[in-house]
Parts: sequence; structure tokens; C-alpha cells
Amino acid sequence: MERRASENARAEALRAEQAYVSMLYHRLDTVRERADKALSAEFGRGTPGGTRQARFERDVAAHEHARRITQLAGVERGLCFGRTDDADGETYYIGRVGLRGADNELVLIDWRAPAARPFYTATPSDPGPLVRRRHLHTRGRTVVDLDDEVFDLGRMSEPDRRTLVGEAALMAALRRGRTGRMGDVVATIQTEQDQVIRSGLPGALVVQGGPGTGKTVAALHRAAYLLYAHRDTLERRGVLVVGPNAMFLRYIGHVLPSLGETDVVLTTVGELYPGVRATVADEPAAAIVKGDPRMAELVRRAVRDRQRVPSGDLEVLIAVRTSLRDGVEVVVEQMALRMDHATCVRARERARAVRSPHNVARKLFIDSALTALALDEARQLDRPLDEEDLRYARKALWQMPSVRKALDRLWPLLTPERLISELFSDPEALRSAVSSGDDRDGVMLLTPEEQQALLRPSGAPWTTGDVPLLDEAAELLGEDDSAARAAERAARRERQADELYAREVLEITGVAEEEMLDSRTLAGRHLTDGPAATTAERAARDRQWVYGHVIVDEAQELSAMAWRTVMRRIPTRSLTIVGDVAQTGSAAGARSWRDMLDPYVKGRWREARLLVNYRTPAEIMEVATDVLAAVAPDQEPPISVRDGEAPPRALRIPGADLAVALPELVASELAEIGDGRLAVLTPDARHREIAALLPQAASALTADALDSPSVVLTVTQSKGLEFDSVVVVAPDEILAQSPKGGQDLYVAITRATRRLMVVHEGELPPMLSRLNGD
Ligand SMILES: Nc1ncnc2c1ncn2[C@@H]1O[C@H](COP(=O)(O)OP(=O)(O)OP(=O)(O)O)[C@@H](O)[C@H]1O
Repeated sequence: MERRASENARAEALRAEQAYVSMLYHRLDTVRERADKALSAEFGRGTPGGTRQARFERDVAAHEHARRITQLAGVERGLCFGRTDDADGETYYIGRVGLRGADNELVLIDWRAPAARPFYTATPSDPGPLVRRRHLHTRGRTVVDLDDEVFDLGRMSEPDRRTLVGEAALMAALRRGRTGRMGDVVATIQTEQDQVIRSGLPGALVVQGGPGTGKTVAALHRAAYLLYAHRDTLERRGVLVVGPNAMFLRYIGHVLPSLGETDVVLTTVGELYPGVRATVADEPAAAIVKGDPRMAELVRRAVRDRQRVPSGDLEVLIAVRTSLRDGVEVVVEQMALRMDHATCVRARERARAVRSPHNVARKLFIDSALTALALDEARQLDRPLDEEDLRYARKALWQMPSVRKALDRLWPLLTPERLISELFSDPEALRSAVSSGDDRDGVMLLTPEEQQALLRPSGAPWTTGDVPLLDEAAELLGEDDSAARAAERAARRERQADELYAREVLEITGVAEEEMLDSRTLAGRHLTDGPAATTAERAARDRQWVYGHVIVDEAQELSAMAWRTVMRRIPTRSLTIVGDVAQTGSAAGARSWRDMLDPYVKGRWREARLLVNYRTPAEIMEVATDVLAAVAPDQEPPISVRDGEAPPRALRIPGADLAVALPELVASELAEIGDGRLAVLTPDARHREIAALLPQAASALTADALDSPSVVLTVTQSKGLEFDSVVVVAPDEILAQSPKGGQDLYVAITRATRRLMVVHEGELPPMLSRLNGD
């Protein structure tokens, strides 16, 4: 009897919530339609010959509508996921965006708004104003389940009391199979994560936490929150999220759009220098040297080495008389112009003294040299020179190929790419930059072994460790961007002409523009190549862009040189730094946050710690804890909140049997996890061999590798990712592959959300003995 009453009450509650949620979707559709129409109208408005101001206003308005359309498209799934009831009888519905009803009343509260905060912060011991928190589970636009937490039963109304339903929303969320893409957790943000998400914008915040504690997911929600709370500042300057590799960025790529935010730049350190896309990692020895702060000095010296003076006087032959023979211009008389050594040295010192970047200071050097050569020419020809003559003579000399060549050799116009590639492919250039010179402090910057680690053939592909060096070089060289700016102006003129032409065609044919192109297409066109590109697009193209906030994930992997590159993009030091020093795998990465951050924000950074592991089941975490205790006993492992479905196991497979036994094991694990995802994690050196044994599994670092049910990855590639089932191959070799092998093994084990198998050929490493039941 009582059960039936409760079922009825539950059905009633579901019906009521469904009615409300249907109303919300109806509002969403209305708002979308309105934004669509407004965008079409913007494009149809005004004549092509309107003033620049009118066109600019139209672009800005259209951009705003386009942004709103993109935002609204992202929030369809799970539009509303929560509700709070407080002691005063106020009820709020919480969702991905804020919505107003027909009478302008708030019908849905944006999860980032202050009024939504109790939804995340209420706990049984400190419920704040709430008497109940309700989670709404939806599929499509249908409410399929409800889930209540009651804080004060005494203050709840009788009907509400009867409709209390559900199991803990968090556990339900955690039990879902993995899809290869990180989802948002907006419905189940935990209190300690909420504090990270809503921490103030200024200053540097370090979020330190063990594996699976939600650092990444909290950082992404923080990006969305900051954009909401500081829209004015951040929309203009943009938010940058730096992740470890392209696969990881793809893994997290859906989270921000599902929170209604698309204007964030997601990138890797290897892509921070526009025009270069470095995906190849360096060998550990090279990674260590390239990440070392001494490289800043090395690049500085390499630039100075390109500011030369000849060992004696500079002598340049110029043509004095030419004649045409058979249509070819031939030099019939030459003259040697001289600039004495001391004047060369003075010209260089004067150009250096202004402390401008190399390519900018070059103008000064060239000017001084041309003056000296022009004076010598006048002297030899016994011709007096006034200011006007001198200007003319300098110009004429600069037109002469022999003069240009001679001066270019002394102070060449350099690109960062040319400087760095010549430095690393020419042992002599490297040795010169490394060794002490007259203006140096007598210190050899790098040992012969370190130099050896840097040398490579010319034309070798860029590595991720090169990018900070290119950025460093770009700072010191300065950019001669006059050509790029001229090209941009030309492109803009061409675009405007195209647009004018298109409108004229439309007018002549009498077809309204919006009939030919729907507003989304227009919005797409507008965003990709229209005059008002998004902040994110402009920022990603511009090396000197200064962001409003920067989030660095897996930050423990960044070298000291990579930090210099990141810090240049955020002079205000408004940063969120997310990572776990116990998981550092890169030979050039961090051992402590203090070492990495003190050079930039000494004593001014704050730290939040996340302590609960939402990913790895407790039984698997026990194994990981043993590993951590063996390799980094000072680090604290996080506490797991969930259980696995099967105890983790070790399986001894002799090498000769691997070809048969490993595919069998993978097949049986795949059968266990149904729709979920499986990863085989290998030592770096075994990746190719193991991938060949598993042809069905994805193995390249391609963007869609994560869509495959199974994937073979090195441990480094698996950083930040998670899988329902993880098969770790050859743990002894993972341990031995680098000085950070123990940390790598810890990372590998903690990628599992449900099941773990460890495949070993020889003896199991003692730190994994728990897997043998020891
Ligand atoms: N509040 C939450 N509600 C639901 N799921 C959560 C919550 N917090 C974290 N998770 C889930 O836990 C998993 C781990 O989160 P995340 O990848 O952000 O952890 P991490 O600390 O960055 O891990 P690692 O350091 O190992 O990369 C993800 O699947 C994430 O969705």
C-alpha cells in the first residue's frame, strides 16, 4: 500500500518536473529562433555602400547573435539538471544557461550565477538556506529520473516529502561507461571543486590533486565560470587552456561547448608559437637541456653571435661604371669602399646599446654602416657631402647587391626558425654560442654532452622542446611584420570587394540574401573569415597576444623554458595551474610547484588541494598507492569514492605467447565492459610491437583514436585520459624506461575507471606484489 503511494507520488513528481522542463525547452526554442532571425536581419540590413561605422556596427551585432546561436546550440543536452528549495519556499531551477520566461521572469538560473551556488555547496552538516537539493536526469527532452538530497525534512512540505526519490547523483554519474570524451560534471560538482571553480580571477591558483580528483574537469568549469563572472575582461582578451597533447585536447574538447562557452583557445605548448605545430617529443636528454633556463642565455648569445664585425676592415667592391654588351650589363670599373674595424665595432655597439630586438636594431647598424661607406666613397671621389647628398648616397649604396650582401652578412635579418635550426645543425655555431667570448662572463654554458644532445641534421622536424626556444628567439629578434601587415590589409580590401560584389549580384537578381543562406551558414562564414574574427581566433594567430586568463593542465610536465613561453602570454599572472607533481613524467618537468612558480610569482600564488579520486576504484587505487609509496613516499595518494567491478589482476604471459594471449585478453576485457573504452598501455619502446599484435585497436595519435573501443598508447600519451578497462604491459620496462618510470607506472594504473590487468613477462616488480595476493 505504502509502496504504491510512494510510486504514485514519484510519478506525480516526474510529471510536474517534465512540465517545467518542457516549458524550458520551449523557451530555448523561442530564444534560438529569435537569435536566428536577428542574425539574418543584421546581414540583410543596410546598403553595401553604408558608412564604415554602420558596417562595423552590423558586424559587431552579427557577431553577438552568432555567438548566442553557438552558445544555445551547445546547451541542448541536459539543459536543466537541478533544483533547489529553500526554507522560505523559494524554488530555483539550475541549468547550463540562464533563461527568462515570457514575462521576463527568471525561469532557469545559470549554474554560475550566485543564486545557483547553494546547489553546489550545501552539505548535510552545512546546508545553508536549502531544505532540499534535487537532481533531474533527462534523456533528450524527457525527464527520466529524479534524485533528492534532503537537508531539513522537518521544513519540507508534505507533498514534497512524499516525492523524495533517487540514489546519489554523483555515484550514478561515476558509474556511466566511458565514451572517449570527457563530459561536463555541472550537475554533480563537489564542494571542494566548487571552491576551485569560483576562486577569484586575479593571481595564480595552483590546483594540486592526485589522479582522478577532477582537476581537469574543475579547471574547465572554472574557465566557463570566469567567462561568465568576468565577461567584459575575458571576452576581449580571451582565455587560453594549455594541455599536454592534441589527443588530450580532443578528449576535453566537448566540455566547454556543453557549458555554452566556445570562445576559449585550447592548445598545447607545441602550438604556442604560431606557424609551427610541433608534435614530436624530444629524446629525454635533449628534453632536459632544451627545458633548462640556461637555454634563454644560449639563445641570447646565438643572436649576438649573428651581429658580427669583420676581423679587419670591411671592404666592399661597388660598380662605378657599367656598360651594355650584347644586352647584358657588365661592370667595367669597380671601386673598393672601406669601413675600418673600429668603426664597425662602434656601429655594432651603438646598435646594441638601444636594447631593441635584433631585427629592429639592424636598421641602426645598417644606417651607420651606409653612412661610413658613403663618406668613404665621397672621400675617394673627393666630393663634398651635405646632409641631402648623404641621404641620397646611402640610399644608392643600399640598392647595390654587393653592399646589401656584405651588410646582411654582418647583421642579417633573422627569423626565429632560421636562428634555431642553424644553431642546432651547425656544431660550430653551437660551440660559439656556448663558449665564453669577450663580452661574456667566461662560463661555458653547456657541457659537451649537452651540446651533443642538441645537435641534429638540418631540416629535422620541430619538437615540442623547440617551441619555447623559438618563442624566446622571437622575443630577442623582434618581428619585422610590415610585410604581414600589408598582406592583411590587402586581404581585407579583397574581402570587402567580394562582399560588395556578392551584394550587388543579389540585388540585381532580386534574391534576398537570407533566402540564399540561412543564418547559421552566415554565422559560420562570419566567424571563419569575416572581418570580426572571434577573440579566440585572433588570439591563436598572434604570438604577442596577451590573454585575460591562462589555464595550464598537466602543468607538472612543463619545463622551465615552457613556463617562460606561457608567462609571456599572461603578464597579469592571472593563472590556474592544474597538476600533480607525483605524476611528473617529463624529464624536464616539475618536482615542486615552488621551484617552477617562484621565478614569476614568488610567494604570491595560492594552492587548492583536491583529495578525492572520482575515477579509480578503491581496489585499483590500493595498487597505485603501493607504487607511489615506493617511488615518491612523500606524496599523498587521493582517496577513492568508488568500488571496481572486479579485483585488479596480474597475468604472466611469456614473450613467445604474447601474440596469441594478448589479443585474447583484450577481447575478453572488451566483452566485460560492453560499450566502454579499453586502453593497452605500453613502455615507449614496445608501443609499435604491441600495436602490431592488436590490429583492431587504434594506435596512432590521431584525433579519432579515442572513438575506437580499444587503443594502444604509451603511458605518456595516456596522461589525463581514462578508460573503463586498462591493460598495462611490461610494468618492469615502464619502471626502467626513464628516471620517472615509477611515476609513469602510477599514471598507467590510475587511468582505469573499472578494471585493471597487468601483463608481465618476467617477475612482477615487488611494488605490484599485491596483485599476486601477497
Ligand atoms: N564532481 C564530479 N561529478 C562527476 N564526475 C566527476 C566529478 N569530478 C570528477 N569527475 C570525473 O572523474 C574523472 C576524473 O576527472 P579528471 O580527469 O578531471 O581528473 P584529474 O584530476 O584531471 O585526473 P588526472 O590527474 O589523472 O589526469 C572524470 O571522468 C570526471 O568526469
